[in-house]
Amino acid sequence: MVGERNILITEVALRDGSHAIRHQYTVDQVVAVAKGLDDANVPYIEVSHGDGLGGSSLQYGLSLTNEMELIEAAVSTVTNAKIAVLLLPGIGTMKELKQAAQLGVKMARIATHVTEADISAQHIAFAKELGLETVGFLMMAHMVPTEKLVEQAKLMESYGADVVYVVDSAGAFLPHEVKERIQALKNSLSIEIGFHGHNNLSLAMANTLAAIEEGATRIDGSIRCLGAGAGNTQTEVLIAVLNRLGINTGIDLYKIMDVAENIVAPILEKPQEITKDGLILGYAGVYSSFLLHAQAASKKFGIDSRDILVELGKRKVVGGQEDMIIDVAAEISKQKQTAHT
Ligand SMILES: CC[C@H](O)CC(=O)C(=O)O
Ligand SMILES: [Mn+2]
Repeated sequence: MVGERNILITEVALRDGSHAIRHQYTVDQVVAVAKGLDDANVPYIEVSHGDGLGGSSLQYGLSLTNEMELIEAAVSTVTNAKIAVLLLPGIGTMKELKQAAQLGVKMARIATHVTEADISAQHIAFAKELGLETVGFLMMAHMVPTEKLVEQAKLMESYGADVVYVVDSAGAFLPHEVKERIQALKNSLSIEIGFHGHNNLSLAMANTLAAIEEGATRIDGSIRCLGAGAGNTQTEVLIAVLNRLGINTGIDLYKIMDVAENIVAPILEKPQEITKDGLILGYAGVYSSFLLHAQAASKKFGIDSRDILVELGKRKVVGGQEDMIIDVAAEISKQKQTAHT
């Protein structure tokens, strides 16, 4: 590594990217990606089911491989990188967090809906007790005004979080909105601030740069964009852009480009792109991980997935309400049938 890192990147293709491949990672794939990222000097690599520890279920999608096997494989592959896990209280449990720590995980990211930071208190405290670097991850941050976000971030700080992230789960933020939020958090908190973007409105890079400009020092990226919805801020592109800006991530650009091209691209079922559904997620402010479920429901009920996603946006559904997707699809289908009789 050359010099001090200005920004610490957490690579999420082996966690958020799991949504995009319906949680079908194999041990060999995880080993190959983790090795490539470690060689490129990526500091943090997140490995878990897309919905975090314990996410493998009928509701969220069954994993092909037990996530503990994937975590163990990643930990034993890397030499310098730290392996991180995501945990949503209520989906994952302290037991799984402890198991992950025993396997050698070094960072825990405790994720809650942006208005529910209070449910993270015990999990943040427990992660700290386990000796883990601990991140509070405020999802669907676009749904609340800045003051509310600051209030919730302060709660996470008071529970002991080392970092708090603004998470644009729906890829709905515009750059000036990100700026306002990061600026307010910088003024109110003493811990580091992070940003996790989604590309549904093609703004993940712009939003990430806006966050960095306002002082965010922890940034998520996903190689080849691999993530829920239209995916995340593309790591290898971000490294190139930050190099041009003279911001040091410590990551080797050519090596990470090669991982993207030679290791991650062949894993993709199809290239990560902004489809009409991805675009609607950002436009309507719906959780990015709802995309594949909405597409499945659209096929099952023979209706347009955009109708489902727009209705979910109107109802302000949040993570954990995946069962609403089927309910909404069934309702729309019934309304359509009634209209035709
Ligand atoms: C369901 C967990 C979710 O995918 C976490 C995340 O990355 C986000 O909210 O963007
Ligand atoms: Mn995400």
